[in-house]
Amino acid sequence: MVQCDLGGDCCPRDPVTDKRMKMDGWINLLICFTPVCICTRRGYARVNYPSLRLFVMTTNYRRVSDTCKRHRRDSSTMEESNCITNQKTVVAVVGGGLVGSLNACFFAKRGFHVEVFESRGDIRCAKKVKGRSINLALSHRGRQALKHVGIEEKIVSKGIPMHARMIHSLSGKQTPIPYGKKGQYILSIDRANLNKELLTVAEAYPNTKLNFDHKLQDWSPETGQMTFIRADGAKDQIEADLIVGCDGAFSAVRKQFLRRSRFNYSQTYIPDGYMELTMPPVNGEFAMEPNYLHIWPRNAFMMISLPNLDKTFTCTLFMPFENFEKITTGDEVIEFFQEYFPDATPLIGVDALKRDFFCLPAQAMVSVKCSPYHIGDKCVLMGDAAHAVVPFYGQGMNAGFEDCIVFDEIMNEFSEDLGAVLPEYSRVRVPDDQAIADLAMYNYIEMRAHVNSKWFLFRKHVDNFLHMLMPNTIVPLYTMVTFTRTRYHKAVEHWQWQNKVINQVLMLTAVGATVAGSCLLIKRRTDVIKMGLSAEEMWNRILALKTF
Ligand SMILES: NC(=O)C1=CN([C@@H]2O[C@H](COP(=O)(O)OP(=O)(O)OC[C@H]3O[C@@H](n4cnc5c(N)ncnc54)[C@H](OP(=O)(O)O)[C@@H]3O)[C@@H](O)[C@H]2O)C=CC1
Ligand SMILES: Nc1ccccc1C(=O)C[C@H](N)C(=O)O
Repeated sequence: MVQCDLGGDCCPRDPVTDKRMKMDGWINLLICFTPVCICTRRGYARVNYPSLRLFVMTTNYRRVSDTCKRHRRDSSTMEESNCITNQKTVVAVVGGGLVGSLNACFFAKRGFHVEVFESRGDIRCAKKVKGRSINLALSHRGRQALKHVGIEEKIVSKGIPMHARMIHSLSGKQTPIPYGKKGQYILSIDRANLNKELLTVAEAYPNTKLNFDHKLQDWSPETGQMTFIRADGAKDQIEADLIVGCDGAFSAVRKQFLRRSRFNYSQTYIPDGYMELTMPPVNGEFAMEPNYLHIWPRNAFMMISLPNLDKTFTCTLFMPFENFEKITTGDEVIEFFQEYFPDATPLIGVDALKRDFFCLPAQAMVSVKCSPYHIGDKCVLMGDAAHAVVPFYGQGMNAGFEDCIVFDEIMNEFSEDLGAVLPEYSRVRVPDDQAIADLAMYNYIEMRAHVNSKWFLFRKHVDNFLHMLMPNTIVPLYTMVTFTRTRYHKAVEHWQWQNKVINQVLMLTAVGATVAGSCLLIKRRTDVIKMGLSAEEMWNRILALKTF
Protein backbone atom coordinates (compact mmCIF):
# COMPACT_ATOMS: atom_id res chain seq x y z
CA MET A 1 0.00 0.00 0.00
CA VAL A 2 1.43 3.37 -1.01
CA GLN A 3 1.79 5.71 1.87
CA CYS A 4 1.08 9.37 1.44
CA ASP A 5 3.12 11.03 4.12
CA LEU A 6 5.74 13.64 3.61
CA GLY A 7 8.67 11.43 4.36
CA GLY A 8 7.15 8.40 2.68
CA ASP A 9 6.61 7.38 -0.87
CA CYS A 10 4.21 9.67 -2.64
CA CYS A 11 5.27 9.00 -6.23
CA PRO A 12 2.57 8.26 -8.72
CA ARG A 13 2.56 4.96 -10.55
CA ASP A 14 3.10 4.63 -14.24
CA PRO A 15 -0.34 4.09 -15.70
CA VAL A 16 0.96 1.34 -17.98
CA THR A 17 3.50 -0.59 -15.92
CA ASP A 18 2.07 0.32 -12.52
CA LYS A 19 5.65 0.91 -11.37
CA ARG A 20 6.39 3.89 -9.27
CA MET A 21 7.75 6.83 -11.28
CA LYS A 22 11.03 8.21 -10.02
CA MET A 23 12.15 9.50 -13.41
CA ASP A 24 13.90 12.78 -13.60
CA GLY A 25 11.41 15.39 -14.82
CA TRP A 26 13.99 16.89 -17.21
CA ILE A 27 14.65 13.64 -19.04
CA ASN A 28 10.93 13.15 -19.26
CA LEU A 29 10.45 16.59 -20.75
CA LEU A 30 13.17 15.95 -23.33
CA ILE A 31 11.43 12.79 -24.48
CA CYS A 32 8.20 14.74 -24.62
CA PHE A 33 9.46 17.48 -26.83
CA THR A 34 10.92 15.33 -29.59
CA PRO A 35 7.64 14.38 -31.29
CA VAL A 36 6.18 17.84 -30.71
CA CYS A 37 9.06 19.50 -32.59
CA ILE A 38 8.87 17.09 -35.53
CA CYS A 39 5.18 17.78 -35.88
CA THR A 40 5.62 21.52 -35.62
CA ARG A 41 7.64 21.45 -38.83
CA ARG A 42 4.48 20.20 -40.55
CA GLY A 43 2.83 23.49 -39.76
CA TYR A 44 0.89 22.82 -36.56
CA ALA A 45 1.71 21.89 -33.00
CA ARG A 46 0.64 18.30 -32.58
CA VAL A 47 0.98 16.71 -29.17
CA ASN A 48 0.71 13.03 -29.90
CA TYR A 49 -0.51 10.42 -27.51
CA PRO A 50 2.71 9.05 -26.01
CA SER A 51 4.19 12.47 -25.52
CA LEU A 52 1.07 13.78 -23.77
CA ARG A 53 0.98 10.68 -21.61
CA LEU A 54 4.58 11.22 -20.61
CA PHE A 55 3.97 14.88 -20.10
CA VAL A 56 0.94 14.18 -17.99
CA MET A 57 2.92 11.68 -15.99
CA THR A 58 5.58 14.28 -15.33
CA THR A 59 3.13 16.89 -14.25
CA ASN A 60 1.19 14.33 -12.25
CA TYR A 61 4.30 13.45 -10.39
CA ARG A 62 4.67 17.02 -9.24
CA ARG A 63 1.04 17.89 -8.81
CA VAL A 64 -0.13 14.74 -7.12
CA SER A 65 2.70 14.99 -4.62
CA ASP A 66 1.60 18.52 -3.80
CA THR A 67 -1.97 17.39 -3.41
CA CYS A 68 -0.89 14.63 -1.12
CA LYS A 69 1.04 17.04 1.03
CA ARG A 70 -1.99 19.26 1.26
CA HIS A 71 -4.22 16.37 2.14
CA ARG A 72 -1.80 15.18 4.72
CA ARG A 73 -2.04 18.51 6.47
CA ASP A 74 -5.82 17.92 6.50
CA SER A 75 -4.97 14.49 7.97
CA SER A 76 -7.80 12.88 6.04
CA THR A 77 -6.92 9.24 5.39
CA MET A 78 -9.79 8.85 2.94
CA GLU A 79 -8.58 11.75 0.83
CA GLU A 80 -5.01 10.55 1.00
CA SER A 81 -5.90 7.19 -0.42
CA ASN A 82 -8.05 8.85 -3.09
CA CYS A 83 -5.23 10.99 -4.28
CA ILE A 84 -3.05 7.96 -4.72
CA THR A 85 -5.53 5.64 -6.37
CA ASN A 86 -6.76 8.29 -8.81
CA GLN A 87 -3.46 9.59 -9.99
CA LYS A 88 -3.81 7.66 -13.25
CA THR A 89 -7.10 9.17 -14.30
CA VAL A 90 -6.82 12.20 -16.56
CA VAL A 91 -10.10 14.06 -16.75
CA ALA A 92 -10.61 16.55 -19.58
CA VAL A 93 -13.37 19.04 -18.83
CA VAL A 94 -14.44 20.67 -22.08
CA GLY A 95 -15.88 24.13 -21.42
CA GLY A 96 -14.79 26.48 -18.66
CA GLY A 97 -18.21 28.10 -18.17
CA LEU A 98 -20.11 27.87 -14.90
CA VAL A 99 -20.59 24.12 -14.88
CA GLY A 100 -17.19 23.26 -16.38
CA SER A 101 -15.21 25.28 -13.88
CA LEU A 102 -17.24 23.95 -10.94
CA ASN A 103 -16.91 20.41 -12.21
CA ALA A 104 -13.15 20.82 -12.44
CA CYS A 105 -13.15 21.52 -8.68
CA PHE A 106 -15.19 18.38 -7.95
CA PHE A 107 -12.81 16.17 -9.95
CA ALA A 108 -9.73 17.91 -8.58
CA LYS A 109 -10.98 17.34 -5.03
CA ARG A 110 -10.92 13.62 -5.77
CA GLY A 111 -7.28 13.87 -6.76
CA PHE A 112 -7.75 13.30 -10.49
CA HIS A 113 -5.52 15.12 -12.91
CA VAL A 114 -7.90 17.69 -14.39
CA GLU A 115 -7.41 19.64 -17.62
CA VAL A 116 -10.03 22.26 -18.49
CA PHE A 117 -10.28 23.33 -22.14
CA GLU A 118 -12.17 26.53 -22.83
CA SER A 119 -12.71 28.04 -26.26
CA ARG A 120 -12.51 31.64 -25.02
CA GLY A 121 -9.58 33.47 -23.53
CA ASP A 122 -9.38 33.87 -19.75
CA ILE A 123 -12.43 35.98 -18.82
CA ARG A 124 -10.55 37.14 -15.73
CA CYS A 125 -8.31 39.16 -18.04
CA ALA A 126 -11.05 40.35 -20.41
CA LYS A 127 -12.39 43.90 -20.17
CA LYS A 128 -15.86 42.82 -21.18
CA VAL A 129 -17.27 39.30 -20.94
CA LYS A 130 -19.08 38.31 -24.12
CA GLY A 131 -22.08 36.04 -24.28
CA ARG A 132 -25.52 35.65 -22.80
CA SER A 133 -26.15 37.57 -19.64
CA ILE A 134 -29.71 36.92 -18.40
CA ASN A 135 -29.39 37.36 -14.65
CA LEU A 136 -28.79 34.24 -12.67
CA ALA A 137 -30.94 33.34 -9.70
CA LEU A 138 -28.90 31.20 -7.33
CA SER A 139 -30.94 28.92 -5.10
CA HIS A 140 -30.55 25.90 -2.82
CA ARG A 141 -29.23 23.33 -5.33
CA GLY A 142 -26.61 25.69 -6.69
CA ARG A 143 -25.63 26.78 -3.18
CA GLN A 144 -25.13 23.19 -2.08
CA ALA A 145 -22.72 22.65 -4.97
CA LEU A 146 -20.79 25.82 -4.17
CA LYS A 147 -20.64 24.78 -0.53
CA HIS A 148 -19.00 21.54 -1.62
CA VAL A 149 -16.09 23.49 -3.08
CA GLY A 150 -16.01 25.97 -0.22
CA ILE A 151 -17.19 29.18 -1.88
CA GLU A 152 -20.86 29.35 -0.97
CA GLU A 153 -20.47 32.20 1.50
CA LYS A 154 -18.22 34.20 -0.80
CA ILE A 155 -20.69 34.01 -3.67
CA VAL A 156 -23.74 34.58 -1.48
CA SER A 157 -22.16 37.73 -0.03
CA LYS A 158 -21.99 39.13 -3.56
CA GLY A 159 -25.59 38.25 -4.37
CA ILE A 160 -28.73 40.28 -3.79
CA PRO A 161 -31.54 38.42 -2.00
CA MET A 162 -34.91 38.49 -3.72
CA HIS A 163 -37.64 37.43 -1.30
CA ALA A 164 -40.61 37.77 -3.61
CA ARG A 165 -41.88 38.50 -7.07
CA MET A 166 -43.03 42.12 -7.30
CA ILE A 167 -45.91 42.31 -9.73
CA HIS A 168 -46.32 45.61 -11.58
CA SER A 169 -49.86 46.15 -12.86
CA LEU A 170 -50.65 48.37 -15.84
CA SER A 171 -51.67 51.13 -13.45
CA GLY A 172 -48.26 50.92 -11.76
CA LYS A 173 -49.58 49.21 -8.61
CA GLN A 174 -46.96 46.89 -7.07
CA THR A 175 -47.97 43.66 -5.30
CA PRO A 176 -45.43 41.26 -3.78
CA ILE A 177 -45.85 37.47 -4.03
CA PRO A 178 -43.36 35.83 -1.63
CA TYR A 179 -41.27 32.96 -2.98
CA GLY A 180 -41.59 30.88 0.16
CA LYS A 181 -41.64 31.18 3.92
CA LYS A 182 -40.09 34.09 5.75
CA GLY A 183 -36.34 33.96 5.29
CA GLN A 184 -36.49 32.03 2.01
CA TYR A 185 -35.10 33.86 -1.00
CA ILE A 186 -33.27 33.46 -4.28
CA LEU A 187 -30.13 35.44 -5.05
CA SER A 188 -29.48 37.67 -8.02
CA ILE A 189 -25.94 36.82 -9.11
CA ASP A 190 -23.54 38.26 -11.62
CA ARG A 191 -22.63 35.48 -14.05
CA ALA A 192 -19.23 36.83 -15.08
CA ASN A 193 -18.13 37.26 -11.48
CA LEU A 194 -19.29 33.78 -10.50
CA ASN A 195 -17.47 32.27 -13.48
CA LYS A 196 -14.28 34.15 -12.57
CA GLU A 197 -14.45 32.99 -8.95
CA LEU A 198 -15.00 29.38 -10.01
CA LEU A 199 -12.04 29.48 -12.40
CA THR A 200 -9.85 30.84 -9.63
CA VAL A 201 -10.95 28.13 -7.22
CA ALA A 202 -10.39 25.44 -9.86
CA GLU A 203 -6.95 26.80 -10.67
CA ALA A 204 -5.92 26.74 -7.04
CA TYR A 205 -5.97 22.93 -7.05
CA PRO A 206 -2.43 21.82 -7.87
CA ASN A 207 -3.75 18.94 -9.96
CA THR A 208 -5.81 21.20 -12.25
CA LYS A 209 -4.71 23.04 -15.36
CA LEU A 210 -6.81 25.58 -17.25
CA ASN A 211 -6.23 25.76 -21.00
CA PHE A 212 -7.86 28.83 -22.54
CA ASP A 213 -8.24 29.49 -26.27
CA HIS A 214 -8.71 25.77 -26.84
CA LYS A 215 -11.80 25.03 -28.91
CA LEU A 216 -12.73 21.38 -29.23
CA GLN A 217 -13.05 20.46 -32.89
CA ASP A 218 -13.55 16.71 -32.73
CA TRP A 219 -12.93 13.71 -30.52
CA SER A 220 -12.99 9.95 -30.70
CA PRO A 221 -15.23 7.92 -28.35
CA GLU A 222 -13.01 4.90 -28.97
CA THR A 223 -9.68 6.39 -27.88
CA GLY A 224 -10.74 9.52 -26.03
CA GLN A 225 -8.45 11.51 -28.31
CA MET A 226 -9.54 15.12 -28.78
CA THR A 227 -8.49 17.73 -31.35
CA PHE A 228 -8.46 21.33 -30.19
CA ILE A 229 -7.95 24.44 -32.29
CA ARG A 230 -6.04 27.20 -30.55
CA ALA A 231 -6.50 30.93 -31.08
CA ASP A 232 -3.57 31.03 -33.57
CA GLY A 233 -5.13 28.23 -35.62
CA ALA A 234 -2.69 25.58 -34.40
CA LYS A 235 -4.11 22.19 -33.50
CA ASP A 236 -3.49 20.17 -30.34
CA GLN A 237 -4.30 16.51 -30.02
CA ILE A 238 -4.90 15.44 -26.47
CA GLU A 239 -6.06 12.24 -24.87
CA ALA A 240 -7.88 11.73 -21.60
CA ASP A 241 -9.36 8.86 -19.64
CA LEU A 242 -12.64 10.69 -19.10
CA ILE A 243 -14.08 13.55 -21.16
CA VAL A 244 -16.64 15.70 -19.40
CA GLY A 245 -18.65 17.77 -21.88
CA CYS A 246 -19.62 21.04 -20.21
CA ASP A 247 -19.46 23.07 -23.39
CA GLY A 248 -22.94 24.52 -23.33
CA ALA A 249 -26.12 24.32 -25.37
CA PHE A 250 -24.31 23.88 -28.70
CA SER A 251 -21.87 21.34 -27.33
CA ALA A 252 -19.13 20.06 -29.63
CA VAL A 253 -18.70 17.02 -27.36
CA ARG A 254 -22.36 16.09 -27.95
CA LYS A 255 -21.81 15.95 -31.73
CA GLN A 256 -20.23 12.51 -31.37
CA PHE A 257 -23.28 11.30 -29.46
CA LEU A 258 -25.51 12.30 -32.37
CA ARG A 259 -23.71 9.85 -34.65
CA ARG A 260 -24.47 6.92 -32.37
CA SER A 261 -27.43 4.63 -32.42
CA ARG A 262 -30.04 4.81 -29.62
CA PHE A 263 -29.14 8.38 -28.70
CA ASN A 264 -32.26 10.51 -28.29
CA TYR A 265 -32.05 14.18 -29.01
CA SER A 266 -34.50 17.04 -29.35
CA GLN A 267 -34.01 20.76 -29.67
CA THR A 268 -36.81 23.32 -29.47
CA TYR A 269 -36.60 27.04 -30.08
CA ILE A 270 -39.49 28.82 -28.43
CA PRO A 271 -41.22 31.49 -30.54
CA ASP A 272 -40.21 34.20 -28.08
CA GLY A 273 -36.98 36.14 -27.89
CA TYR A 274 -35.42 38.28 -25.18
CA MET A 275 -33.81 41.66 -25.01
CA GLU A 276 -31.90 43.22 -22.13
CA LEU A 277 -32.09 46.84 -21.04
CA THR A 278 -30.52 48.60 -18.09
CA MET A 279 -32.37 50.63 -15.46
CA PRO A 280 -29.81 53.02 -13.96
CA PRO A 281 -29.71 54.08 -10.28
CA VAL A 282 -31.63 57.19 -9.23
CA ASN A 283 -29.57 59.58 -7.07
CA GLY A 284 -27.10 56.77 -6.47
CA GLU A 285 -29.77 54.39 -5.20
CA PHE A 286 -31.76 51.54 -6.74
CA ALA A 287 -34.59 52.93 -8.88
CA MET A 288 -37.01 50.36 -7.39
CA GLU A 289 -37.14 48.13 -4.31
CA PRO A 290 -33.99 45.98 -4.65
CA ASN A 291 -34.95 42.79 -2.84
CA TYR A 292 -37.50 41.61 -5.37
CA LEU A 293 -37.66 40.05 -8.79
CA HIS A 294 -39.85 42.63 -10.55
CA ILE A 295 -42.32 41.37 -13.13
CA TRP A 296 -44.54 43.24 -15.57
CA PRO A 297 -46.83 40.36 -16.62
CA ARG A 298 -48.75 41.22 -19.76
CA ASN A 299 -50.20 37.77 -20.52
CA ALA A 300 -48.65 37.18 -23.96
CA PHE A 301 -45.29 38.68 -22.94
CA MET A 302 -43.52 40.10 -19.90
CA MET A 303 -40.64 42.19 -18.69
CA ILE A 304 -38.65 41.22 -15.61
CA SER A 305 -36.02 43.09 -13.68
CA LEU A 306 -33.29 41.81 -11.37
CA PRO A 307 -31.03 43.94 -9.16
CA ASN A 308 -27.27 44.21 -9.63
CA LEU A 309 -24.58 45.12 -7.11
CA ASP A 310 -23.88 48.44 -8.88
CA LYS A 311 -27.48 49.51 -8.03
CA THR A 312 -28.68 49.09 -11.58
CA PHE A 313 -31.43 46.71 -12.58
CA THR A 314 -31.17 44.46 -15.61
CA CYS A 315 -34.55 44.48 -17.31
CA THR A 316 -35.28 41.63 -19.70
CA LEU A 317 -38.16 41.84 -22.12
CA PHE A 318 -39.48 38.43 -23.21
CA MET A 319 -41.83 38.61 -26.15
CA PRO A 320 -42.72 36.75 -29.36
CA PHE A 321 -40.24 37.58 -32.13
CA GLU A 322 -43.06 38.80 -34.31
CA ASN A 323 -43.89 41.50 -31.74
CA PHE A 324 -40.24 42.58 -31.59
CA GLU A 325 -40.20 42.83 -35.37
CA LYS A 326 -43.23 45.14 -35.39
CA ILE A 327 -41.26 47.80 -33.48
CA THR A 328 -39.02 49.53 -35.96
CA THR A 329 -38.54 53.14 -34.79
CA GLY A 330 -37.58 54.90 -31.56
CA ASP A 331 -41.05 56.44 -31.31
CA GLU A 332 -42.66 53.03 -31.62
CA VAL A 333 -40.47 51.77 -28.78
CA ILE A 334 -41.64 54.57 -26.51
CA GLU A 335 -45.25 54.11 -27.54
CA PHE A 336 -44.98 50.39 -26.74
CA PHE A 337 -43.31 50.98 -23.36
CA GLN A 338 -45.76 53.74 -22.40
CA GLU A 339 -48.64 51.42 -23.16
CA TYR A 340 -47.39 48.31 -21.36
CA PHE A 341 -44.72 49.39 -18.87
CA PRO A 342 -45.64 53.01 -18.05
CA ASP A 343 -43.98 53.00 -14.62
CA ALA A 344 -40.72 51.51 -15.93
CA THR A 345 -40.38 53.84 -18.93
CA PRO A 346 -39.09 56.94 -17.07
CA LEU A 347 -36.86 54.75 -14.90
CA ILE A 348 -35.09 53.18 -17.87
CA GLY A 349 -35.15 56.56 -19.63
CA VAL A 350 -36.72 57.54 -22.93
CA ASP A 351 -33.40 58.24 -24.67
CA ALA A 352 -31.80 55.04 -23.41
CA LEU A 353 -34.82 53.05 -24.56
CA LYS A 354 -34.76 54.54 -28.04
CA ARG A 355 -31.06 53.78 -28.28
CA ASP A 356 -30.68 50.42 -26.54
CA PHE A 357 -33.71 48.72 -28.06
CA PHE A 358 -31.89 48.65 -31.40
CA CYS A 359 -28.38 47.89 -30.12
CA LEU A 360 -28.79 44.14 -30.37
CA PRO A 361 -31.56 42.10 -31.98
CA ALA A 362 -33.75 40.00 -29.69
CA GLN A 363 -32.00 36.76 -28.76
CA ALA A 364 -33.40 33.27 -29.20
CA MET A 365 -33.98 30.71 -26.44
CA VAL A 366 -33.48 27.02 -26.95
CA SER A 367 -34.39 23.95 -24.95
CA VAL A 368 -32.35 20.80 -25.52
CA LYS A 369 -33.18 17.33 -24.24
CA CYS A 370 -31.11 14.24 -24.83
CA SER A 371 -30.38 10.80 -23.43
CA PRO A 372 -28.27 9.01 -22.43
CA TYR A 373 -25.67 11.43 -21.12
CA HIS A 374 -22.72 9.08 -21.48
CA ILE A 375 -20.71 6.98 -23.91
CA GLY A 376 -19.23 3.90 -22.25
CA ASP A 377 -16.81 4.89 -19.53
CA LYS A 378 -15.23 7.56 -21.73
CA CYS A 379 -17.50 10.56 -21.87
CA VAL A 380 -20.30 12.26 -19.98
CA LEU A 381 -22.35 15.42 -20.65
CA MET A 382 -23.32 17.89 -17.95
CA GLY A 383 -24.90 21.34 -17.67
CA ASP A 384 -26.34 22.92 -20.80
CA ALA A 385 -24.54 20.40 -23.00
CA ALA A 386 -26.88 17.76 -21.57
CA HIS A 387 -29.97 19.89 -20.92
CA ALA A 388 -30.21 23.48 -22.08
CA VAL A 389 -33.39 24.87 -20.55
CA VAL A 390 -35.26 28.12 -21.17
CA PRO A 391 -34.40 30.60 -18.41
CA PHE A 392 -37.82 31.08 -16.82
CA TYR A 393 -37.44 29.00 -13.67
CA GLY A 394 -34.01 30.44 -12.92
CA GLN A 395 -32.87 26.81 -12.57
CA GLY A 396 -30.50 26.35 -15.54
CA MET A 397 -27.37 27.01 -13.54
CA ASN A 398 -28.74 25.38 -10.38
CA ALA A 399 -29.57 22.20 -12.29
CA GLY A 400 -26.14 22.23 -13.93
CA PHE A 401 -24.47 22.64 -10.54
CA GLU A 402 -26.61 19.88 -9.11
CA ASP A 403 -25.42 17.62 -11.96
CA CYS A 404 -21.94 17.92 -10.41
CA ILE A 405 -23.20 16.93 -6.95
CA VAL A 406 -25.22 13.99 -8.28
CA PHE A 407 -22.22 12.73 -10.27
CA ASP A 408 -20.06 13.09 -7.18
CA GLU A 409 -22.56 11.16 -5.06
CA ILE A 410 -22.65 8.35 -7.61
CA MET A 411 -18.83 8.32 -7.72
CA ASN A 412 -18.90 7.63 -3.98
CA GLU A 413 -21.57 4.99 -4.33
CA PHE A 414 -19.67 3.09 -7.06
CA SER A 415 -16.15 3.69 -5.72
CA GLU A 416 -15.16 5.74 -8.78
CA ASP A 417 -15.66 2.82 -11.16
CA LEU A 418 -16.40 4.92 -14.26
CA GLY A 419 -17.85 1.94 -16.14
CA ALA A 420 -20.61 1.77 -13.52
CA VAL A 421 -20.83 5.45 -12.60
CA LEU A 422 -21.58 6.84 -16.07
CA PRO A 423 -24.64 4.67 -16.90
CA GLU A 424 -26.00 5.18 -13.39
CA TYR A 425 -25.58 8.94 -13.77
CA SER A 426 -27.61 8.89 -17.01
CA ARG A 427 -30.25 6.69 -15.39
CA VAL A 428 -30.65 8.94 -12.39
CA ARG A 429 -30.23 12.35 -13.93
CA VAL A 430 -32.06 12.27 -17.29
CA PRO A 431 -35.61 12.22 -15.83
CA ASP A 432 -34.77 15.06 -13.47
CA ASP A 433 -33.23 17.31 -16.09
CA GLN A 434 -36.13 16.66 -18.45
CA ALA A 435 -38.57 17.55 -15.68
CA ILE A 436 -36.89 20.91 -15.04
CA ALA A 437 -36.82 21.60 -18.79
CA ASP A 438 -40.62 21.21 -18.86
CA LEU A 439 -41.08 23.19 -15.65
CA ALA A 440 -39.03 26.03 -17.12
CA MET A 441 -41.43 26.20 -20.07
CA TYR A 442 -44.40 26.17 -17.68
CA ASN A 443 -42.96 28.94 -15.50
CA TYR A 444 -42.98 31.37 -18.44
CA ILE A 445 -46.78 31.08 -18.55
CA GLU A 446 -47.00 31.37 -14.77
CA MET A 447 -44.84 34.51 -14.75
CA ARG A 448 -46.37 36.31 -17.71
CA ALA A 449 -50.04 35.31 -17.24
CA HIS A 450 -51.02 33.23 -14.19
CA VAL A 451 -49.77 35.81 -11.70
CA ASN A 452 -52.54 38.10 -13.04
CA SER A 453 -55.22 35.58 -12.13
CA LYS A 454 -57.10 35.85 -8.83
CA TRP A 455 -57.60 32.09 -8.82
CA PHE A 456 -53.81 31.57 -9.03
CA LEU A 457 -53.23 33.97 -6.13
CA PHE A 458 -55.96 32.31 -4.11
CA ARG A 459 -54.44 28.86 -4.76
CA LYS A 460 -51.03 30.17 -3.70
CA HIS A 461 -52.52 31.26 -0.37
CA VAL A 462 -54.25 27.91 0.06
CA ASP A 463 -51.02 26.02 -0.72
CA ASN A 464 -49.02 28.15 1.70
CA PHE A 465 -51.62 27.71 4.43
CA LEU A 466 -51.75 23.93 3.96
CA HIS A 467 -47.94 23.81 3.86
CA MET A 468 -47.92 25.53 7.22
CA LEU A 469 -50.37 22.96 8.64
CA MET A 470 -48.79 19.90 6.97
CA PRO A 471 -45.21 20.85 6.07
CA ASN A 472 -44.27 17.37 4.87
CA THR A 473 -47.41 16.51 2.94
CA ILE A 474 -48.26 19.70 1.11
CA VAL A 475 -45.23 21.52 -0.28
CA PRO A 476 -45.65 24.25 -2.91
CA LEU A 477 -43.96 23.36 -6.20
CA TYR A 478 -41.78 26.48 -6.11
CA THR A 479 -40.51 25.51 -2.66
CA MET A 480 -39.64 21.96 -3.73
CA VAL A 481 -37.81 23.16 -6.83
CA THR A 482 -36.06 26.16 -5.37
CA PHE A 483 -35.50 25.54 -1.68
CA THR A 484 -34.93 21.79 -1.50
CA ARG A 485 -33.03 19.09 -3.37
CA THR A 486 -36.18 17.08 -4.04
CA ARG A 487 -35.55 15.36 -7.35
CA TYR A 488 -37.14 17.49 -10.05
CA HIS A 489 -39.26 14.70 -11.46
CA LYS A 490 -40.46 13.75 -7.98
CA ALA A 491 -41.37 17.39 -7.36
CA VAL A 492 -43.52 17.35 -10.50
CA GLU A 493 -45.23 14.10 -9.49
CA HIS A 494 -45.91 15.41 -5.99
CA TRP A 495 -47.20 18.71 -7.37
CA GLN A 496 -49.64 16.92 -9.68
CA TRP A 497 -50.86 14.73 -6.83
CA GLN A 498 -51.35 17.58 -4.37
CA ASN A 499 -53.05 19.74 -7.01
CA LYS A 500 -55.56 16.99 -7.58
CA VAL A 501 -56.19 16.58 -3.86
CA ILE A 502 -56.42 20.31 -3.10
CA ASN A 503 -58.69 21.00 -6.08
CA GLN A 504 -60.99 18.15 -5.06
CA VAL A 505 -61.12 19.40 -1.48
CA LEU A 506 -61.83 22.94 -2.69
CA MET A 507 -64.50 21.68 -5.04
CA LEU A 508 -66.18 19.69 -2.25
CA THR A 509 -65.96 22.69 0.05
CA ALA A 510 -67.50 24.91 -2.62
CA VAL A 511 -70.31 22.42 -3.28
CA GLY A 512 -70.88 22.03 0.47
CA ALA A 513 -70.95 25.79 0.94
CA THR A 514 -73.36 26.24 -1.97
CA VAL A 515 -75.69 23.55 -0.67
CA ALA A 516 -75.54 24.96 2.85
CA GLY A 517 -76.07 28.49 1.51
CA SER A 518 -79.03 27.40 -0.60
CA CYS A 519 -80.61 25.62 2.35
CA LEU A 520 -80.17 28.72 4.42
CA LEU A 521 -81.65 30.86 1.69
CA ILE A 522 -84.65 28.58 1.31
CA LYS A 523 -85.13 28.49 5.06
CA ARG A 524 -84.98 32.26 5.26
CA ARG A 525 -86.74 32.97 1.99
CA THR A 526 -88.92 35.48 3.64
CA ASP A 527 -85.87 37.40 4.94
CA VAL A 528 -84.43 37.60 1.40
CA ILE A 529 -87.70 38.82 0.05
CA LYS A 530 -87.74 41.36 2.82
CA MET A 531 -84.22 42.49 1.71
CA GLY A 532 -85.83 43.18 -1.65
CA LEU A 533 -83.30 41.11 -3.70
CA SER A 534 -84.73 39.93 -7.01
CA ALA A 535 -83.58 36.64 -8.58
CA GLU A 536 -81.76 38.68 -11.26
CA GLU A 537 -79.85 40.71 -8.68
CA MET A 538 -78.88 37.53 -6.88
CA TRP A 539 -77.60 36.07 -10.15
CA ASN A 540 -75.58 39.23 -10.89
CA ARG A 541 -73.97 38.99 -7.48
CA ILE A 542 -73.02 35.38 -8.11
CA LEU A 543 -71.54 36.35 -11.48
CA ALA A 544 -69.51 39.08 -9.83
CA LEU A 545 -68.02 36.43 -7.55
CA LYS A 546 -66.99 34.33 -10.58
CA THR A 547 -64.26 36.80 -11.62
CA PHE A 548 -62.47 35.74 -8.44
N1 LIG B 1 -28.09 33.71 -17.81
C1 LIG B 1 -27.27 33.60 -18.81
O1 LIG B 1 -27.15 34.45 -19.65
C2 LIG B 1 -26.47 32.41 -18.90
C3 LIG B 1 -26.74 31.44 -18.04
N2 LIG B 1 -26.03 30.32 -18.09
C4 LIG B 1 -26.44 29.36 -17.14
O2 LIG B 1 -25.40 28.51 -16.81
C5 LIG B 1 -25.88 27.22 -16.92
C6 LIG B 1 -24.80 26.23 -17.22
O3 LIG B 1 -23.92 26.67 -18.15
P1 LIG B 1 -22.84 25.70 -18.79
O4 LIG B 1 -23.39 24.35 -18.96
O5 LIG B 1 -21.55 25.86 -18.07
O6 LIG B 1 -22.74 26.32 -20.23
P2 LIG B 1 -22.09 27.70 -20.64
O7 LIG B 1 -22.67 28.03 -21.98
O8 LIG B 1 -22.16 28.69 -19.58
O9 LIG B 1 -20.54 27.32 -20.78
C7 LIG B 1 -20.02 26.55 -21.81
C8 LIG B 1 -18.60 27.00 -22.06
O10 LIG B 1 -18.00 26.10 -22.96
C9 LIG B 1 -17.40 26.83 -24.01
N3 LIG B 1 -17.38 26.06 -25.23
C10 LIG B 1 -18.37 25.94 -26.15
N4 LIG B 1 -17.97 25.16 -27.16
C11 LIG B 1 -16.70 24.77 -26.87
C12 LIG B 1 -15.74 23.97 -27.53
N5 LIG B 1 -16.01 23.42 -28.72
N6 LIG B 1 -14.54 23.78 -26.98
C13 LIG B 1 -14.24 24.34 -25.77
N7 LIG B 1 -15.10 25.13 -25.11
C14 LIG B 1 -16.33 25.34 -25.63
C15 LIG B 1 -18.29 28.04 -24.14
O11 LIG B 1 -17.65 29.07 -24.81
P3 LIG B 1 -18.52 29.96 -25.86
O12 LIG B 1 -19.56 30.62 -25.05
O13 LIG B 1 -17.51 30.88 -26.46
O14 LIG B 1 -19.11 29.03 -26.85
C16 LIG B 1 -18.58 28.38 -22.70
O15 LIG B 1 -17.59 29.17 -22.13
C17 LIG B 1 -26.96 27.31 -17.97
O16 LIG B 1 -27.91 26.33 -17.81
C18 LIG B 1 -27.55 28.62 -17.76
O17 LIG B 1 -28.62 28.59 -16.91
C19 LIG B 1 -25.04 30.10 -18.96
C20 LIG B 1 -24.71 31.04 -19.86
C21 LIG B 1 -25.39 32.29 -19.88
N1 LIG C 1 -33.52 34.24 -13.23
C1 LIG C 1 -34.50 34.31 -14.15
C2 LIG C 1 -34.17 34.69 -15.45
C3 LIG C 1 -35.13 34.77 -16.42
C4 LIG C 1 -36.47 34.46 -16.11
C5 LIG C 1 -36.82 34.10 -14.84
C6 LIG C 1 -35.84 34.00 -13.85
C7 LIG C 1 -36.22 33.59 -12.46
O1 LIG C 1 -35.39 33.42 -11.62
C8 LIG C 1 -37.66 33.43 -12.17
C9 LIG C 1 -37.98 33.13 -10.73
N2 LIG C 1 -37.47 31.85 -10.33
C10 LIG C 1 -39.50 33.17 -10.57
O2 LIG C 1 -40.14 32.15 -10.78
O3 LIG C 1 -40.02 34.22 -10.26
